[in-house]
Amino acid sequence: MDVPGDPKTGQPSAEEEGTTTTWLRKHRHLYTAATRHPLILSIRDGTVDLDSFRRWLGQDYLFVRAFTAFLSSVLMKAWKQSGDESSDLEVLLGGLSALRDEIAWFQEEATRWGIGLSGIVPREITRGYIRFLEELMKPDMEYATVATALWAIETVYQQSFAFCLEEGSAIRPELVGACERWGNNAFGQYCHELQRIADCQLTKASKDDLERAESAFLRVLEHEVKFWEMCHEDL
Ligand SMILES: Cc1ncc(CO)c(N)n1
Repeated sequence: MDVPGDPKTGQPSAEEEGTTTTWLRKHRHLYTAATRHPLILSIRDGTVDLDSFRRWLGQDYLFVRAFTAFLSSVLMKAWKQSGDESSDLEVLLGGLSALRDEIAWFQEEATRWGIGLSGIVPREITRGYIRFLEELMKPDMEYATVATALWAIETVYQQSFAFCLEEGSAIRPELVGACERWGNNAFGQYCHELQRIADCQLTKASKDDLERAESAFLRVLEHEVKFWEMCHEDL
Protein backbone atom coordinates (compact mmCIF):
# COMPACT_ATOMS: atom_id res chain seq x y z
CA MET A 1 0.00 0.00 0.00
CA ASP A 2 1.19 3.52 -0.71
CA VAL A 3 1.63 5.47 2.47
CA PRO A 4 2.40 9.09 1.60
CA GLY A 5 5.94 10.16 2.34
CA ASP A 6 7.65 7.09 0.96
CA PRO A 7 11.00 8.35 -0.35
CA LYS A 8 10.72 6.02 -3.35
CA THR A 9 7.55 7.75 -4.54
CA GLY A 10 9.14 11.19 -4.40
CA GLN A 11 6.78 12.48 -1.74
CA PRO A 12 7.77 15.59 0.27
CA SER A 13 10.58 15.30 2.79
CA ALA A 14 9.98 15.26 6.54
CA GLU A 15 10.48 19.05 6.77
CA GLU A 16 7.76 19.76 4.26
CA GLU A 17 5.21 17.08 5.05
CA GLY A 18 2.55 17.40 7.72
CA THR A 19 2.86 15.70 11.09
CA THR A 20 0.06 13.25 10.28
CA THR A 21 1.98 12.03 7.22
CA THR A 22 5.09 11.50 9.34
CA TRP A 23 3.03 9.49 11.83
CA LEU A 24 1.41 7.42 9.07
CA ARG A 25 4.86 6.43 7.91
CA LYS A 26 6.24 5.86 11.39
CA HIS A 27 3.29 3.64 12.37
CA ARG A 28 2.57 2.15 8.98
CA HIS A 29 2.50 -1.39 10.35
CA LEU A 30 -0.40 -0.64 12.69
CA TYR A 31 -2.06 1.57 10.08
CA THR A 32 -1.96 -1.29 7.59
CA ALA A 33 -3.37 -3.67 10.22
CA ALA A 34 -6.32 -1.27 10.61
CA THR A 35 -6.94 -0.63 6.91
CA ARG A 36 -6.19 -4.10 5.48
CA HIS A 37 -7.74 -6.30 8.12
CA PRO A 38 -8.69 -9.85 7.05
CA LEU A 39 -12.37 -8.86 7.35
CA ILE A 40 -11.81 -6.07 4.81
CA LEU A 41 -9.83 -8.41 2.56
CA SER A 42 -12.71 -10.89 2.69
CA ILE A 43 -15.24 -8.18 1.77
CA ARG A 44 -12.99 -7.23 -1.12
CA ASP A 45 -12.62 -10.76 -2.46
CA GLY A 46 -16.23 -11.77 -1.85
CA THR A 47 -15.49 -14.56 0.66
CA VAL A 48 -16.83 -12.63 3.65
CA ASP A 49 -18.97 -14.48 6.17
CA LEU A 50 -22.22 -12.52 6.13
CA ASP A 51 -22.65 -13.06 9.89
CA SER A 52 -19.51 -10.93 10.33
CA PHE A 53 -21.09 -8.20 8.27
CA ARG A 54 -24.29 -8.39 10.30
CA ARG A 55 -22.32 -8.11 13.53
CA TRP A 56 -20.44 -5.16 12.12
CA LEU A 57 -23.69 -3.44 11.09
CA GLY A 58 -25.25 -3.64 14.55
CA GLN A 59 -22.13 -2.73 16.52
CA ASP A 60 -21.11 0.06 14.16
CA TYR A 61 -24.57 1.60 14.47
CA LEU A 62 -23.97 1.92 18.22
CA PHE A 63 -20.49 3.29 17.58
CA VAL A 64 -21.77 5.89 15.11
CA ARG A 65 -24.37 7.18 17.56
CA ALA A 66 -21.60 7.82 20.09
CA PHE A 67 -19.36 9.18 17.35
CA THR A 68 -22.01 11.82 16.60
CA ALA A 69 -21.65 13.12 20.15
CA PHE A 70 -17.85 13.04 19.77
CA LEU A 71 -17.99 15.02 16.52
CA SER A 72 -20.21 17.61 18.22
CA SER A 73 -17.59 17.97 20.95
CA VAL A 74 -14.91 18.54 18.30
CA LEU A 75 -17.12 21.18 16.72
CA MET A 76 -17.41 22.96 20.04
CA LYS A 77 -13.62 22.99 20.42
CA ALA A 78 -13.21 24.21 16.84
CA TRP A 79 -15.43 27.17 17.61
CA LYS A 80 -13.29 28.06 20.63
CA GLN A 81 -9.83 27.26 19.28
CA SER A 82 -9.64 27.28 15.50
CA GLY A 83 -9.68 31.07 14.99
CA ASP A 84 -12.18 33.14 13.07
CA GLU A 85 -10.37 32.85 9.75
CA SER A 86 -10.49 29.09 9.54
CA SER A 87 -13.07 27.01 7.72
CA ASP A 88 -12.95 24.27 10.35
CA LEU A 89 -16.52 24.90 11.52
CA GLU A 90 -17.91 24.48 8.01
CA VAL A 91 -15.95 21.26 7.41
CA LEU A 92 -17.08 19.74 10.70
CA LEU A 93 -20.66 20.86 10.20
CA GLY A 94 -20.62 19.07 6.84
CA GLY A 95 -19.44 15.95 8.64
CA LEU A 96 -22.17 16.23 11.21
CA SER A 97 -24.86 16.59 8.60
CA ALA A 98 -23.48 13.56 6.72
CA LEU A 99 -23.85 11.57 9.95
CA ARG A 100 -27.56 12.22 9.88
CA ASP A 101 -27.75 10.37 6.53
CA GLU A 102 -25.41 7.73 7.85
CA ILE A 103 -27.63 6.92 10.81
CA ALA A 104 -30.65 6.69 8.48
CA TRP A 105 -28.60 4.41 6.21
CA PHE A 106 -27.83 2.07 9.14
CA GLN A 107 -31.53 1.92 9.97
CA GLU A 108 -32.55 1.10 6.39
CA GLU A 109 -29.72 -1.37 5.97
CA ALA A 110 -30.65 -3.14 9.22
CA THR A 111 -34.24 -3.50 8.02
CA ARG A 112 -32.96 -4.99 4.75
CA TRP A 113 -30.90 -7.54 6.69
CA GLY A 114 -33.71 -8.25 9.16
CA ILE A 115 -31.75 -6.87 12.11
CA GLY A 116 -33.59 -5.06 14.90
CA LEU A 117 -31.30 -2.23 15.99
CA SER A 118 -33.16 -1.47 19.20
CA GLY A 119 -32.22 -4.87 20.59
CA ILE A 120 -28.50 -4.62 19.84
CA VAL A 121 -26.30 -4.82 22.91
CA PRO A 122 -22.83 -3.26 22.72
CA ARG A 123 -20.05 -5.81 22.98
CA GLU A 124 -17.06 -5.23 25.25
CA ILE A 125 -14.86 -4.01 22.40
CA THR A 126 -17.54 -1.56 21.23
CA ARG A 127 -17.95 -0.33 24.80
CA GLY A 128 -14.19 0.14 25.06
CA TYR A 129 -14.07 2.20 21.89
CA ILE A 130 -17.03 4.32 23.05
CA ARG A 131 -15.32 4.87 26.42
CA PHE A 132 -12.30 6.14 24.53
CA LEU A 133 -14.53 8.58 22.61
CA GLU A 134 -15.96 9.73 25.93
CA GLU A 135 -12.45 10.46 27.21
CA LEU A 136 -11.81 12.53 24.09
CA MET A 137 -15.04 14.45 24.64
CA LYS A 138 -13.81 15.86 27.94
CA PRO A 139 -13.41 19.65 27.89
CA ASP A 140 -9.70 19.53 28.78
CA MET A 141 -8.78 17.45 25.71
CA GLU A 142 -7.06 19.80 23.28
CA TYR A 143 -8.46 20.52 19.86
CA ALA A 144 -5.21 19.25 18.25
CA THR A 145 -5.65 15.84 19.88
CA VAL A 146 -9.33 15.40 19.09
CA ALA A 147 -8.90 16.70 15.52
CA THR A 148 -6.15 14.10 15.03
CA ALA A 149 -8.36 11.33 16.42
CA LEU A 150 -11.27 12.40 14.24
CA TRP A 151 -9.10 12.38 11.11
CA ALA A 152 -7.74 8.91 11.99
CA ILE A 153 -11.17 7.41 12.72
CA GLU A 154 -12.62 8.57 9.41
CA THR A 155 -9.52 7.81 7.37
CA VAL A 156 -9.30 4.19 8.49
CA TYR A 157 -12.83 3.61 7.19
CA GLN A 158 -12.23 5.55 4.00
CA GLN A 159 -9.04 3.64 3.20
CA SER A 160 -10.52 0.28 4.15
CA PHE A 161 -13.70 0.55 2.12
CA ALA A 162 -12.09 2.32 -0.84
CA PHE A 163 -9.74 -0.68 -1.07
CA CYS A 164 -12.79 -2.99 -1.33
CA LEU A 165 -13.94 -1.03 -4.39
CA GLU A 166 -10.59 -0.82 -6.17
CA GLU A 167 -9.99 -2.67 -9.40
CA GLY A 168 -9.75 -6.42 -9.06
CA SER A 169 -12.26 -6.70 -6.23
CA ALA A 170 -15.01 -9.33 -6.31
CA ILE A 171 -17.29 -7.70 -3.79
CA ARG A 172 -20.77 -9.12 -3.17
CA PRO A 173 -23.47 -6.87 -4.64
CA GLU A 174 -25.30 -6.53 -1.32
CA LEU A 175 -22.15 -5.02 0.25
CA VAL A 176 -21.45 -2.41 -2.41
CA GLY A 177 -23.64 0.18 -0.63
CA ALA A 178 -21.63 -0.05 2.58
CA CYS A 179 -18.31 0.18 0.75
CA GLU A 180 -19.43 3.16 -1.30
CA ARG A 181 -20.64 5.01 1.78
CA TRP A 182 -17.06 5.35 3.11
CA GLY A 183 -15.05 4.55 -0.01
CA ASN A 184 -16.43 7.31 -2.23
CA ASN A 185 -14.33 10.26 -3.40
CA ALA A 186 -16.33 12.93 -1.57
CA PHE A 187 -15.68 11.13 1.70
CA GLY A 188 -12.01 10.91 0.69
CA GLN A 189 -12.03 14.67 0.18
CA TYR A 190 -13.59 15.16 3.63
CA CYS A 191 -10.79 13.05 5.12
CA HIS A 192 -8.22 15.29 3.41
CA GLU A 193 -9.89 18.33 4.94
CA LEU A 194 -9.74 16.67 8.35
CA GLN A 195 -6.07 15.92 7.80
CA ARG A 196 -5.39 19.55 6.90
CA ILE A 197 -7.21 20.68 10.06
CA ALA A 198 -5.24 18.26 12.25
CA ASP A 199 -1.90 19.21 10.64
CA CYS A 200 -2.63 22.90 11.09
CA GLN A 201 -3.32 22.41 14.80
CA LEU A 202 -0.27 20.16 15.20
CA THR A 203 2.07 22.83 13.82
CA LYS A 204 1.01 25.04 16.75
CA ALA A 205 1.11 22.28 19.37
CA SER A 206 3.57 22.03 22.25
CA LYS A 207 5.76 18.95 22.68
CA ASP A 208 3.33 17.54 25.26
CA ASP A 209 0.34 18.23 23.01
CA LEU A 210 2.09 16.43 20.16
CA GLU A 211 2.72 13.41 22.36
CA ARG A 212 -0.92 13.27 23.39
CA ALA A 213 -2.10 13.61 19.79
CA GLU A 214 0.24 10.86 18.57
CA SER A 215 -0.92 8.61 21.36
CA ALA A 216 -4.57 9.29 20.45
CA PHE A 217 -3.74 8.41 16.84
CA LEU A 218 -2.25 5.08 17.94
CA ARG A 219 -5.16 4.30 20.21
CA VAL A 220 -7.61 4.91 17.37
CA LEU A 221 -5.70 2.43 15.20
CA GLU A 222 -5.69 -0.15 17.99
CA HIS A 223 -9.42 0.26 18.59
CA GLU A 224 -10.10 -0.03 14.86
CA VAL A 225 -8.14 -3.28 14.59
CA LYS A 226 -10.02 -4.69 17.58
CA PHE A 227 -13.35 -3.59 16.15
CA TRP A 228 -12.75 -5.48 12.87
CA GLU A 229 -11.47 -8.42 14.89
CA MET A 230 -14.64 -8.50 17.02
CA CYS A 231 -16.85 -8.65 13.93
CA HIS A 232 -14.65 -11.14 12.11
CA GLU A 233 -14.02 -13.54 15.01
CA ASP A 234 -17.33 -13.12 16.88
CA LEU A 235 -15.53 -11.80 19.98
C1 LIG B 1 -15.54 1.65 14.17
C2 LIG B 1 -15.71 2.76 13.21
N1 LIG B 1 -14.66 3.50 12.88
C3 LIG B 1 -14.79 4.53 12.01
C4 LIG B 1 -16.00 4.83 11.46
C5 LIG B 1 -16.09 5.97 10.47
O1 LIG B 1 -17.16 6.77 10.63
C6 LIG B 1 -17.10 4.02 11.82
N2 LIG B 1 -18.33 4.23 11.30
N3 LIG B 1 -16.92 3.01 12.70
